[in-house]
Amino acid sequence: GLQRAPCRYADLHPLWQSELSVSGGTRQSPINIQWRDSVYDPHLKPLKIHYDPTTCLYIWNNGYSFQVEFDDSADKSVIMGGPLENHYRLKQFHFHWGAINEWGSEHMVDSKVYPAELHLVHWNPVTSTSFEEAIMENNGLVVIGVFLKLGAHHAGLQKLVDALPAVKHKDTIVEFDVFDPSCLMPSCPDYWTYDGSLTTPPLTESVTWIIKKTPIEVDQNQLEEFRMLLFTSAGEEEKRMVDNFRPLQPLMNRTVRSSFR
Ligand SMILES: NS(=O)(=O)c1ccc(C(=O)N2CCCN(Cc3ccccc3)CC2)cc1
Ligand SMILES: [Zn+2]
Repeated sequence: GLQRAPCRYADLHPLWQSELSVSGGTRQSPINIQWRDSVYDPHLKPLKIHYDPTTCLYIWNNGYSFQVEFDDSADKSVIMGGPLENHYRLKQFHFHWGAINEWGSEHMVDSKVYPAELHLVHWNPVTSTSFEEAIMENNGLVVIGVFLKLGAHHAGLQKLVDALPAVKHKDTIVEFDVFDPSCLMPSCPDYWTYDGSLTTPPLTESVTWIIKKTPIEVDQNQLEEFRMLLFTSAGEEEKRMVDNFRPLQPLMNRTVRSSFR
């Protein structure tokens, strides 16, 4: 199949000049999920998701993705169940994508790459007092990964896409009042889960990953709108925001569990 895009962080984005991998990291992300090596765990519960659309605050371009931030001052938008011992609060969601449809996702399934990947980022309010603190905690974070594939127009995503021209440049922000990210979830409950890390600096090994098996479908125009964003601030030489994914990391001594046979 197609070779994966060369990792272009180094020449595209200062954040990645170092592409520092946590020295001696043993649980880095993303990984290639080999379906046959994953182990069905009958003790995994269904994931329970309760997002309150009014906790949605704003969208902004942070210079490596566009991100939708949520009010995480109370247990209003939470997930629980699945592999989790308690509830986690939604803090933000963002995407990773490629310059063309042949690559873009961070995780892979049996070496299959998707054109984009959604990350819904949650933190543990039981063991941490803030998101920033949870980033440094072992299993302080839970990130749900959802693959995007080219297909039908996604009506729920379109509300987000319509706001992107307002956050074209790095460090621009636009109010985004009511949005329910549940509309971006596939209806299929199946997922894989493994212990990993942030895929951007500080790359801390604090993430329980939950990767949904079934992708959601978005259309070509919607993907192309992602690719109109810029890594660069207004007034700088324009650099299109594309290929903002981290290269695959070694599985090392980890087992990926599946919630399905
Ligand atoms: N792709 S992901 O693994 O799902 C993911 C999840 C959460 C975050 C995230 O919100 N933060 C905290 C704040 C911002 N920092 C910026 C920064 C911090 C230190 C040195 C360089 C850059 C990034 C990490 C990033 C990526
Ligand atoms: Zn991410």
